[in-house]
Amino acid sequence: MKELQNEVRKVSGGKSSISEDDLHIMQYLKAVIKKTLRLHPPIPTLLPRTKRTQVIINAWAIGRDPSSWEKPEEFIPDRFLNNPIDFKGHHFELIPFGSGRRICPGMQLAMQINELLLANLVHKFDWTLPDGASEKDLDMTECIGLTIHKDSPLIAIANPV
Ligand code: HEM
Repeated sequence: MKELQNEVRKVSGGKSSISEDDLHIMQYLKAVIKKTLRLHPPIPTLLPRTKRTQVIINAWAIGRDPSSWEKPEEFIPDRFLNNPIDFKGHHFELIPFGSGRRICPGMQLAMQINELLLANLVHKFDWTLPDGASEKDLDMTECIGLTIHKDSPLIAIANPV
């Protein structure tokens, strides 16, 4: 969190909010989002498309495959810094938006919104957990369904900077 805030606040140069024009130089921010999409793809299994035979691609398991990722369960955004692996469907070890002709057409919009939102949330607030809890206490169990999300809601305290 500290590293992300340092980058965002440095790039903001004292401005009150982050705009889309600031995003392209925020490499650590992009790495954090890529890492989150690797471990927690919102659509865990891609949509089955084939005729007669059903092939289901498990993007969730691919993102945690130890033959592709060292220490796959760990949150290490740095592994995406200076790393060509992207989520645009050319690197099959990271396919949160699918791949090929039916790749998600909302990918660019989704990433712009994700980056802008996260950048502004960490720019304007310092974040803590209630009752002195630390990030190790967070229960990251996921609900399984067509889309996945945290089983228990995330409760965090936003402290305006
Ligand atoms: C983080 C956000 C998002 C994720 C992770 C995501 C992921 C996906 C995935 C995995 C697929 C299936 C691709 C495949 O089967 O190969 C898909 C399809 C699709 N997505 Fe997204 N999506 C996101 C946001 C959006 C947004 C913002 C829009 C629209 C504005 C959108 C519109 C669509 C549509 C229309 C399809 C169906 C495409 C087709 O069947 O040809 N998605 N998305």
